[in-house]
Formats: sequence, C-alpha cells, structure tokens
Amino acid sequence: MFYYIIIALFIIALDQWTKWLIVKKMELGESIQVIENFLYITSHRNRGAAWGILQGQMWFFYVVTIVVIIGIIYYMYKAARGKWLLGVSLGFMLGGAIGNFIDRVYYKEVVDFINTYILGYDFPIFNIADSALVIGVGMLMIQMFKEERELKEKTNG
Ligand SMILES: CCC[C@@H]1OC(=O)[C@@H](C)C[C@H](C)CCCCC(=O)CCC[C@@H](CC)/C=C/C=C(\COC)CC[C@@H](O)[C@@H](O)C[C@H](O)CNC1=O
Repeated sequence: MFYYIIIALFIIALDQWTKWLIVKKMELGESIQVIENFLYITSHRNRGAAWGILQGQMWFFYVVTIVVIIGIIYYMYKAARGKWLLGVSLGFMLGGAIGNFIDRVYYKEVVDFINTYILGYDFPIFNIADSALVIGVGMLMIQMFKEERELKEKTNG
C-alpha cells in the first residue's frame, strides 16, 4: 500500500518539476524541436480536459478529480493488497490526477508541453500527469484481463 503512494508522490514531483521548468524557461507558444516531425516541447496551456473539452469548467474538474482521487485511494486500500500491478497502476493514476489538479487549483489551467506528431496527426499537447494517467489506465486494463483469464481457468477446472 505504502509503495503505491510513493509512486504517486514521485509522479507528482516529476510532473510539477517539468511544468515549473516550462513556465519558468519558456514563453507561451514557444516550441523546441526534439525529434524532427515527431517530438517537440511546446509551451501550451489547456483550460479544459483532453482535447480541450469543457474549457473553463473548473468546478466540474475539481469535483471529478476529487471523486477520481477518493475512488483510487479506496480501491488501493481495498483491492490492491498483494496485486502489485493493480497498485502500481493506481499509483500512476493517482499521481497524474493530483498533478493536473494542482495546476487547475493554482493556475486555473493545465500546463502542457509534450507535442508529438503520431503518424503525422498533431496529437493534443499533453504533460507527464496525462501520460501517467493513460499508462495507469492501460495497466489497470491489463490487470483486469489477467484476473478475467485466471477466473476462467479456475471455473473451467
Ligand atoms: C489523460 C486524461 C486527461 C486529463 O484528465 C484529468 O486530469 C483527470 C484526472 C480529470 C478530468 C477532469 C477527468 C477525465 C476526463 C476524461 C478525458 O478527458 C478523456 C481522456 C481520454 C484519454 C484516455 C485515457 C485520452 C488521452 C488524451 C490526452 C492525453 O494523451 C497522453 C490528451 C491530453 C491533452 O488534451 C491535454 O491538454 C490535457 C490536459 O493536460 C488536461 N488533462 C486532463 O484533463
């Protein structure tokens, strides 16, 4: 249980440190090429959620994020005992949710800077917290499929 909180704290620290660097070192809209036509660091702000949906609906984001955080901590306490993959995925999601929550409370918008062109499509600019959330969701799905398969094997005898 305790290790998963450490993972979340590490992700929050990394997320907030990178966002602090972007805010301090870069002008809004400034872009630095990392890998041509693939990866750029672009200073960007988003007052909404993914793809900029629900711009400015801060109260909605506060409520949803707090529900998400409480749900993760409860689930971590109840279900993650002994299931390290589940615990790690919850730790990633918790870190990501809190990382963006700090931005929304402090800046009233989220700092984004990872600008990738996946298969030529200009994917929305995101940040470490988003990556941790998406990775956490992905690991949670794997854990669920694993449990599903084990359950089937057990019932099939
Ligand atoms: C990743 C969740 C987004 C994150 O949710 C959060 O904070 C949570 C904790 C609080 C929200 C209020 C609730 C979830 C809204 C669900 C949602 O939005 C659909 C998600 C789909 C997702 C599949 C899982 C795809 C991925 C997208 C992107 C991330 O790609 C890596 C693009 C990110 C860029 O648009 C960037 O500008 C976003 C900005 O940083 C603010 N981020 C958020 O709102």
